[in-house]
Amino acid sequence: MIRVAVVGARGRMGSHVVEAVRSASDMELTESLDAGDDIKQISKDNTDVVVEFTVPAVSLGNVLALIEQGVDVVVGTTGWDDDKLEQVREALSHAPRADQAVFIAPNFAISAVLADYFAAKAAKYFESAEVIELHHPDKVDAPSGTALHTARAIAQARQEAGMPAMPDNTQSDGGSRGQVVDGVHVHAVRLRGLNAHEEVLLGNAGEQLSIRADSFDRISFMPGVLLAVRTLAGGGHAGLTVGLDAFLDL
Ligand SMILES: NC(=O)c1ccc[n+]([C@@H]2O[C@H](COP(=O)([O-])OP(=O)(O)OC[C@H]3O[C@@H](n4cnc5c(N)ncnc54)[C@H](O)[C@@H]3O)[C@@H](O)[C@H]2O)c1
Ligand SMILES: O=C(O)C1=N[C@H](C(=O)O)CCC1
Repeated sequence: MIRVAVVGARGRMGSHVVEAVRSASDMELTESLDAGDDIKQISKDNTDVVVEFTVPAVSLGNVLALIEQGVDVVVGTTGWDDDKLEQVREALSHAPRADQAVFIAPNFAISAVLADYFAAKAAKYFESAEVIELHHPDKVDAPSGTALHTARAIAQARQEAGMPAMPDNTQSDGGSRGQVVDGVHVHAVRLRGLNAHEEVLLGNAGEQLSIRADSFDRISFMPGVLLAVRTLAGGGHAGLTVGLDAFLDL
């Protein structure tokens, strides 16, 4: 039985994870913590894997504290940059267990993971590429972690292919061209009625490829979360792993 704790348990995602763990025949829910709770209630004596869905401002601190507690961590909270990831790697290098694992994914839905993969594969064949992410208006961060991850993957593919900068003759931009992430324009839509959606537009003269992923319900993220919990519990993934594609045979 995999002993699972949830941090951010009262949140939109955390509450779904609590239900998913309770419904999993191979898992036992140990701790359900939220803001104000002492994260050190979680330890290797009562928990094997922690699932963390909180807010970008606190996730690094939670992960570092959990590493000290000797447990593996599956992280869904977004807002990660290279410096924060390096702090996690450094903490893992002197963690209580040599086989301790942290897994971070900007998106646990298979539709989004595949859209990301397809966009990276397509990128070198198109002169232009832009990313549009569309989410519920309760989301605190923009652009989404998924869109940042997709834009970076597109940029890396273009760089590896030796491609020039994308054509753009914009002379005056009041902000409508979105955020530029490694040379890729990213646009964020917030709209009541939406959940989580992403569209990648890739263009050449006379043609366009559109790659779209839609998460209509947060249930779409749960198979990926449970896959990550089971994968870490099975061992063999010591250190930091980023992206659910690492656990899929893409
Ligand atoms: N990776 C994915 O597939 C995926 C999917 C959906 C959301 N997300 C990300 O997950 C995060 C949470 O999203 P949400 O919609 O559940 O947000 P939410 O605001 O509904 O939930 C966040 C929860 O964290 C709690 N919290 C805040 N500070 C805390 C702390 N110090 N310790 C413990 N709990 C604390 C809040 O009280 C709240 O219950 C966001 O970063 C979002 O982008 C990722
Ligand atoms: O609802 C959210 O918030 C989501 N956050 C993630 C992101 O920022 O990419 C994943 C999609 C949903």
